[in-house]
Amino acid sequence: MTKAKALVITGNGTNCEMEAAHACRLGGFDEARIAHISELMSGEVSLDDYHFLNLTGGFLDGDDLGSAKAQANRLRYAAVEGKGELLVDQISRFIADGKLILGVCNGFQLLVKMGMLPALGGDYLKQTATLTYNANGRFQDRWCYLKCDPASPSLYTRGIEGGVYLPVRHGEGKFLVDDARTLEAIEGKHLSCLKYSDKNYNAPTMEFPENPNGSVNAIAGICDETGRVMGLMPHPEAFVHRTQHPRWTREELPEEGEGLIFFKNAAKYVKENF
Ligand SMILES: NC(=O)CC[C@H](N)C(=O)O
Repeated sequence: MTKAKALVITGNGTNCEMEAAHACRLGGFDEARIAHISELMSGEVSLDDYHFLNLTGGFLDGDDLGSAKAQANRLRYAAVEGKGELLVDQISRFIADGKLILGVCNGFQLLVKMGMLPALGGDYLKQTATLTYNANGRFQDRWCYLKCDPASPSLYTRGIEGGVYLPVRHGEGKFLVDDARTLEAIEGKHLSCLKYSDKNYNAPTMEFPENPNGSVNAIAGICDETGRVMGLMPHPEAFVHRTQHPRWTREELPEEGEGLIFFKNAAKYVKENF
């Protein structure tokens, strides 16, 4: 059987690469390699050798120009040394080959600003949405209830009943789209797989603090039409064990944290399809 291989990109200000790699291994990946972005640009590491690309959280380029904006340009226009191709060509090939990309927080901001999400009609290089300053203008560090759309094509959220409880920590998490048609398409195709909600996962909410940033339609995470590319502001890699839960000393909780399902689903998909 193929070895399931995950790649986690670091450098220029990411800060969740260790947790992401750990979550990949716990979720069932045989290998989780942390690579500096310069290793991709120099051609030392190639996306072609991996199945699952993790774009993690952090403060890429110090959030200058807006979170992940500088890295989005870097990834779109940087060449791979000696290979006669752009890094973005490797990324496009990665998607065309049926592989998986998960962007968390700063990684979600990066995917959206590159145009890789929502990628309506399969156009992965056209930006139609953004993530900007939280509605109340403050950095938010709190736990959120996320209602899951069972009709979403996202492979990462398969099997989630109701929703998941995960932490957010961001200053620029407010999801916005360029026009009403984009939002209509996102909702119509069930790409908005996770929404901030009340604690019983009854309904999406625009109320603070349940919705920490004022995202349009309470959107916390979206996927592309294939369900293989997904981004979300909350951090699934930060809740893979019960001791990471804020009330673990006072509540009876299962051993496994609720965020691990994202990585288990990814590993399962890779093992079944490669
Ligand atoms: N945790 C993160 O990845 C934060 C992303 C970004 N720096 C923000 O504050 O919005």
